[in-house]
Amino acid sequence: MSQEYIALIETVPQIIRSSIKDWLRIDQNQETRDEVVQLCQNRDWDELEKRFSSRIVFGTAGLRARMEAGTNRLNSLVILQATQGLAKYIAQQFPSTKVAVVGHDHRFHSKEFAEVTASIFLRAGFKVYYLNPQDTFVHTPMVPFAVDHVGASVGIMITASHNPKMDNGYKVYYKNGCQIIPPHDANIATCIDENLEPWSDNWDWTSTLQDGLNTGELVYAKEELTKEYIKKVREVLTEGNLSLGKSLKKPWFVYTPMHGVGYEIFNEIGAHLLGLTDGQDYISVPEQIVPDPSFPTVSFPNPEEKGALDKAIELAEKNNISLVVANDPDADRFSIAVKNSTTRKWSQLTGNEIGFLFATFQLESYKQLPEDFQRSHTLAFLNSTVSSQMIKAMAEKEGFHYEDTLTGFKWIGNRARDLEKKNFYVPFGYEEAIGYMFPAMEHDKDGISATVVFLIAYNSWLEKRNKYPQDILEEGLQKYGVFKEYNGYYIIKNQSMMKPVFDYIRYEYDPSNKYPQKIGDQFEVTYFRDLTVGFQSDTPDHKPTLFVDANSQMISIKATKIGSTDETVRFTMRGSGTEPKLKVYIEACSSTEDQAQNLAKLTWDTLRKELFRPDVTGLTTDF
Ligand SMILES: O=P(O)(O)O[C@H]1O[C@H](CO)[C@@H](O)[C@H]1O
Ligand SMILES: [Mg+2]
Repeated sequence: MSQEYIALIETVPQIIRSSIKDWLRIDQNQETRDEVVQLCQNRDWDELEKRFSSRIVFGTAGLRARMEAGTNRLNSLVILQATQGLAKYIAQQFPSTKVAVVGHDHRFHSKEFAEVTASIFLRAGFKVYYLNPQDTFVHTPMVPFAVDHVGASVGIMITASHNPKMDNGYKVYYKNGCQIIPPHDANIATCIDENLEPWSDNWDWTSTLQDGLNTGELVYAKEELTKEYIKKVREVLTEGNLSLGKSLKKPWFVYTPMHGVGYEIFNEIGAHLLGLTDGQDYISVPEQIVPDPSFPTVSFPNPEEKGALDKAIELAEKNNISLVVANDPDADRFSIAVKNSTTRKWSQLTGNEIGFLFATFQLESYKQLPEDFQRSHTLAFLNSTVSSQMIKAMAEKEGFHYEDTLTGFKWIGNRARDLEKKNFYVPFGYEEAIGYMFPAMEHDKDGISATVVFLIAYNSWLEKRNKYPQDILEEGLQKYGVFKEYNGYYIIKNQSMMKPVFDYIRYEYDPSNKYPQKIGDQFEVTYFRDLTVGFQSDTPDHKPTLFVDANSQMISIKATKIGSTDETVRFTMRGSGTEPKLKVYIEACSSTEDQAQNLAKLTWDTLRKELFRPDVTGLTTDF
C-alpha cells in the first residue's frame, strides 16, 4: 500500500479504520476505491461510518442496498465476498452437486455483479448455468425455476425488484428452489465473514467466464430454460393452448412491465399460449416496455405506490379499455387496476383483494379435480401473517387447510415444500405485497404466472357467469365476512430509531401488565404476539408458533372495539427487511364494508396517537 494511503488511513476514526484499511488493500474496482479515498479526504466520517461500521446482512429478500462503496452497501467487492462465502457453504452442504444458476435484471451494475458471481462459482469448482449471455435479462422467477429444472444446489438473482434505481440486490435460492431461511442465512453470513479475502488477484471476470465456456463448466442457458419455462406454463397453468378474450371487445386490457424485464416473456407466452397479440388483443404502455434502469416515467418503480399505474390507466381510458395488468420491474409481482362499469371510476386492487381472487379461482379449479385426488390430497393455502385473514375464513368455511407464515416468500415457499411432503396440495400462496406463488411452476412468487392465471380466471368468470373481479370480491365478502385493510408505513431515517418505538409498545405503554391490555380508550387487546422477544399470549407456554428473530422488530395484536360486539381488528407492526420503513398492516372485520373501513382507519389513527407518536419519536408518514 502506498505511503499516501497509509497517511490517509491514519486520519480515519478508530471505529472504522481497520475496515477502510482492508477495503483499500483488497478492492480492485477503481470506481469504489476512488469513492472511499474521496470520502476520507473530505473527512466525511459520518458517511463512512454508515457504510463501514457493519456488514450487510440477509433480510426479507436476500441482500439489498444502495450501490456504492462500503461493507454495508452493494458493490463488486461485497458481491465477491458474499459469493465466496456462499460457494464455500453450498459446497460443504452438497459436495456432489456443485451446480449454480446465476441470473440478473436490467439494473445499473446488475450485469457486472452477475459476472462476478458466476466467476466466483466457477473458481469454486461449480458448474454454472448463466441466464444472461450478452446483454439480455431474465425475470426473477426464472432463477428458482431453473434451480429446480437443472437440479442446481444454489441460485442467485441480481435484482432489487422495485427499489429505487440506485439500489441493487442479491437474492439467494437454496437447493430446494426456495429462498434461504434460518439457519442457512446465519451460516452463510459466518462463511462470508471467514472468506473476505479475495481468493485470487484476478478481477478479469470476462476471462474467467471465457475459460468456463471453453471447458464447458459455464453454460449459457437462457434460451433453453425459457423454452422449458414456457413449456411448464403450458403444462400446469394453461393446460394447452388457449385463445383468450374471444367474446370480448378488443383490445381488452393494457399491460405494463414498468420499465422492467417482463415484456419479453409475457409477450411470448401471450402469443404462443394464450392467443394474445400485442396491439390487437392488448396494448402495452409504449414508454414502459423497454427495460430501463433509470425508470424514467415513474417516481418509484413499484406498482404498489400511488401513481405508478397512471400511464397504463391513461392509455386504457383513451382506448376504452377497463382492465390494466402490471408487473413490477423484475416481474415477480403482479398488480391490477379495473374500471367500474357503473361509477366509471378506476381502482387499483389491493394485494389482498387479488390474493382472494386467486384463492377463489384455485378453489374452483380444485373442485374440478378427480375425487380420489381430492381425497388423498387436502387443499392448502398459505399467506404471510401480515396478509388478509379472509382466506383463513374461506378455509374454515370450505373445509381446507390454511396457514400463515412470516413475511416474504422465503417463508411461504419453504412452508409449501413442507406441506407438499405431507401430501397436501398447495396450488397457491400469496402475500399482501402483490406477490403470488404457483408452486407447480416454482416455489417463489411469479408475476408472469400470476398474469397468465389472472387472465384465464378473468375470462372464465366473464364467459361462464358474466362476473367481473369486483363481483367476485363482493360475493366473497357476503360469504366469508367483511374484511377491510389499512396498510401504511412510517419512514425510519436511522435504523437506531426502530427499537425504542417497539420497546415503548412492549414495555412502557402499559407497564403494569405483560403487554398492553388497552390501546387508547377505543380498543381492548385480546391477543398479543411479539416475534422479537418471543411471546404469544394464546399458546400454553406463551412461545410463538412462528420463528422468533431478536434482530428484527415485529409485534402483532388483535383487539376489539370497546362497546361493540362485532368489530375486531388485527394488526402487525414490523421493521422492513428491504427498505428504511416501519410497516403497519391493519385488518378490520365488521358486518358492513363502511364500518370495517372506518374501523381500519380508526385503528391507524389510534396507533399513531398512542403508540407511534411522531412528535416524540421523529417518525414521519404520508398516510
Ligand atoms: O416488508 P419488507 O421486509 O420490506 O419486504 C418486502 O419485500 C418483499 C417483496 O419484494 C415482500 O416480502 C415485502 O413485504
Ligand atoms: Mg419484484
